[in-house]
Amino acid sequence: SAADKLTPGDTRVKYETAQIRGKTYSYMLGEPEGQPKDTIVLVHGFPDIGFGWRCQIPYLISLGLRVVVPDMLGYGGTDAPAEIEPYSLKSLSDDLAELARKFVGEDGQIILGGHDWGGAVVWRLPLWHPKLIKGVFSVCTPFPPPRSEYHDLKDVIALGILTNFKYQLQFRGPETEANIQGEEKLRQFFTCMFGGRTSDGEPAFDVSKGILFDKLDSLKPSPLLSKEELEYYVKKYAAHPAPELHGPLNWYRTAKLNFEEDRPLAETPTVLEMPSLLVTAEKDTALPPEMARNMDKYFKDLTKKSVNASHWALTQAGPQVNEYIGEWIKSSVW
Ligand SMILES: O=C(NCCCc1ccccc1)N[C@H]1CC[C@H](OCc2c(F)cccc2F)CC1
Repeated sequence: SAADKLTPGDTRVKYETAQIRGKTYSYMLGEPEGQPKDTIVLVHGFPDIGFGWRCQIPYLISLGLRVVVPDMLGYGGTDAPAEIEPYSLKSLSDDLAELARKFVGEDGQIILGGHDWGGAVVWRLPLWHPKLIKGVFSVCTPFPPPRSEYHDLKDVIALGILTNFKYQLQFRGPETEANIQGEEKLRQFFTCMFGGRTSDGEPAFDVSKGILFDKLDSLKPSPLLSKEELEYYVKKYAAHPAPELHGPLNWYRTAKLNFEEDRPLAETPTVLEMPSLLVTAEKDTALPPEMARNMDKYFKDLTKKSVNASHWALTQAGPQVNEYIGEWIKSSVW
């Protein structure tokens, strides 16, 4: 049932690794009874791991899908190169295309889903590998149209635009990975990012400020993570050498690279032909639903839904998210 979710180390999925374009990727593999109807690849965001899709995996297997859920570059059991280039949206798309083809072959297709930064990846991958994608969906993240001019985020925010992205100026800088090292700080970091508050109800993360590091050691547990789930996240991140967040935060250092790689895409009108689904989260402070208001012109077949949840909609509104994905697969993809 949709309310069913994977537990840490759950034996309903296999834990595999693959060599992908010179990097070791670790992924969960869920196989349905009998011949899979399709293969679906799920792409997590920041700060997450494949386990972030725990509420969706059992449900998608029950639809007869083979489910492939990688720890993305920099995360969990996957390599975390120190340089920035491997984290560009095009490089990540090429990694995922190679991983997908291990299951569906050179001429096969996958259904592709992403959340958060994974949503930014899934909106670019079909532009680089259109034949591979049978259907694509994103939870929270709208389609970022390729731009023909580069504007640094700092300048955009100084104009009072995209102030909901201001935390990214902190994340792309040195202080976050410098301040969050070791298991105890990682524990406080996840509690903070997953909505934990101090005893007087104050959050320690605000999209228009960033992480308030001095509040981290006075947070109460986040209602969104059980103790076991929190410890699983901590152990997965602690497996990387300090600074454990360097790889994950490199995703925030790729804006110029992504702009350069997007250039050829910006020269021609971009239209995604395959069935597409966007599920927005009404209380997502980083990615509010209105960011998707101009999206339709880039799609031939776009379905838009919304859930009453925070950024962590995959777990907070698991059954509703699953219903929208299932409905969309049955009506638009199949
Ligand atoms: O930073 C992210 N997640 C961490 C914060 C999670 C959180 C939010 C709220 C409360 C607690 C925790 N996500 C990124 C994902 C990629 C996005 O950039 C690409 C992009 C554009 F630049 C413009 C338009 C759409 C578009 F997708 C920028 C946000």
